[in-house]
Amino acid sequence: MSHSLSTEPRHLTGDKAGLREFLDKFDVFLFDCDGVLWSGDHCFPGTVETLELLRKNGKQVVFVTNNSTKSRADYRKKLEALGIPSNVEEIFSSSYSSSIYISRILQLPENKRKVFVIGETGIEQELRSENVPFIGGTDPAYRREITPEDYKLVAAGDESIIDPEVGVVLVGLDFHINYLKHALAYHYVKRGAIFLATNIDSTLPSSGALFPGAGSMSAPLIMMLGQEPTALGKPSQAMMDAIEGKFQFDRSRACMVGDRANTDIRFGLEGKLGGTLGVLTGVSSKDNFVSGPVRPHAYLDKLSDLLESDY
Ligand SMILES: O=C(O)[C@H](O)[C@H](O)COP(=O)(O)O
Ligand SMILES: [Mg+2]
Repeated sequence: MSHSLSTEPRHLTGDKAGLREFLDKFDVFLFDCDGVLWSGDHCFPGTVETLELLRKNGKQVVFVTNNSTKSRADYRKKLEALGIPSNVEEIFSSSYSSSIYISRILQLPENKRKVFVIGETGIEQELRSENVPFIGGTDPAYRREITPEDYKLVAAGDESIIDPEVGVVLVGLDFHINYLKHALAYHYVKRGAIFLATNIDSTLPSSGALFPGAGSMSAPLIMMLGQEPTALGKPSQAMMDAIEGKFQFDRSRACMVGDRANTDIRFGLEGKLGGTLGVLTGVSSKDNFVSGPVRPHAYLDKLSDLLESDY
């Protein structure tokens, strides 16, 4: 689906008048996290000052991350540790979006309410906060080699390894992915479980390089099953609707800031926000933003270039 804009995205770095004009257009800024505010645990220089500048000028700041390895509470702690005060209500993560979808949107039969999780503690914490039962995730029992006995038990659908109450498979970024988890997820979906993904980002930006992303965890299952999961992170509008529900903002006065064209910028464009702003410190390149199928209204070399506005 192409979202090419007829006008070329504006490069605002170094353009003081253009930066001030751009900032004047918006009351709300939705910030992607990985690749925009930080790379892994390295917070980009000027990030704290930039967010302070926006808040000082009365702008609402909302954090919207596809990284499902942390819960909203974890992100609040990470932001605070980096000198960025926030409250949980300003944070939307794909783990939260997925948990809300499962607990409030899906109408699961009473005996099929359990989730088989491929992912980390962020998903587990958000499922717990919605009282959604789950197995897998960070459970050490799944961090092991598959055994000859496992093959037989799985093939037979033995309840010692195939939990009959599993009605959903939820796949997020998992730093301990393995053959056993993929085999179990495959069999749960084949037995009728709903196939969900927190997000399908192919790569994770960290330390200035790219690593396997959440999408690389669900890719083997897509290959085996021949079907795509329903993904609850950006660009899905499930998160945008939740954010609008919380802040009741005027979408034409809101801007999405992101490093990835096919998630962040697409999320903003499809959400009909007034603006989208790309940054070149994460996944997408200048060429992606300027000539790709999904283009932002404007882009910066780095987020802290907004400080040049002297706003
Ligand atoms: O693989 C992933 O899950 C994503 O690359 C990553 O976590 C994206 O996070 P965001 O840039 O949306 O904060
Ligand atoms: Mg990002």
